[in-house]
Amino acid sequence: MTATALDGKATRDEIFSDLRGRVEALTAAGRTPGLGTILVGDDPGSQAYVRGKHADCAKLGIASIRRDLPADATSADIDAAIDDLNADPACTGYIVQLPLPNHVDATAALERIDPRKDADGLHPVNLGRLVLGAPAPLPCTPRGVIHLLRRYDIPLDGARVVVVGRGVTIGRTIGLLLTRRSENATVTLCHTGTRDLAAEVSRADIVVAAAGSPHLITPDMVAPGAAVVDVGVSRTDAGLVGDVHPDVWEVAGHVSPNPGGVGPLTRAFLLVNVVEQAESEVAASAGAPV
Ligand SMILES: Nc1nc2c(c(=O)[nH]1)N[C@@H](CN(C=O)c1ccc(C(=O)N[C@@H](CCC(=O)O)C(=O)O)cc1)CN2
Repeated sequence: MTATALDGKATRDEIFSDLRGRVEALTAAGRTPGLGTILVGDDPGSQAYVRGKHADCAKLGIASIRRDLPADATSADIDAAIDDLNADPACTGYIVQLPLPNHVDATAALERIDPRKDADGLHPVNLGRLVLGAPAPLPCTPRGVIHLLRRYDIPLDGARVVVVGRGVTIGRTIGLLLTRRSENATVTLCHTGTRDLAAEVSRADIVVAAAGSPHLITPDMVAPGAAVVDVGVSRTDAGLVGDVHPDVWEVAGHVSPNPGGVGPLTRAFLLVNVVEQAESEVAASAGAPV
């Protein structure tokens, strides 16, 4: 058996063709959406991700605002860039590219973002709103994973989902989304303290691997026919390596390739969040309920 690929690029293209018309409508209404990024340092991965986000903006007619700071930028420098984007009317929403250098308090940086401009959905106010079930921008990678599973008709209602990894951009947040009534999945969050990872993963209908540990998920762990979403990325001498061993394709029913699976959707949903924010501002200024 060879698994069906969960094709993130084709799914991204569908999302972009929908966004194109929405951006045109916003521009016609005098409200061109704008994405801002704050990048600190010269990590090649982060630089490539930020470049990709601005290339996407150019394709869709979304305005781009970049603030690139050196690796030795102080917290005060980063605060100034955040304050600048909070005040910039051309910037609908923005992100602080993670990870930040070790000398910077990433939580303090995320807390300083105006929650109305939090395109990543990672501000504590927005995470709190998500817990409460109130409208909020949703974190991009979890949103992309759920969209991808739905596009391939993988049932979520009642599904046993095992998430591996507890990072803020996916592991900690995807459970909040998957356990909403609209998704109704049962989620187990595994991490380096999990006693028997193989036993947990083998019970899953859906595995979301987001540990950043090359080939952590091996075929013996995966139930035949399960859907396996490979989110983790490690840069090795052999190039980019995901969390899922290639032999998993022989056991699973669906697998997201890596690259070409979730990554393109992380980028796409960032722009969806920005466009949704611009649309809700237009609706609010027209007096409609948002
Ligand atoms: N503020 C944030 N920082 C980070 C996030 C995030 O969502 N918000 N996520 C990751 C990095 N990331 C976006 O920022 C990201 C990762 C991967 C991709 C992507 O398209 N990957 C491609 C392969 C790209 C390559 O060849 O290098 C793929 O999977 O096909 C986009 C965005 C951490 N930081």
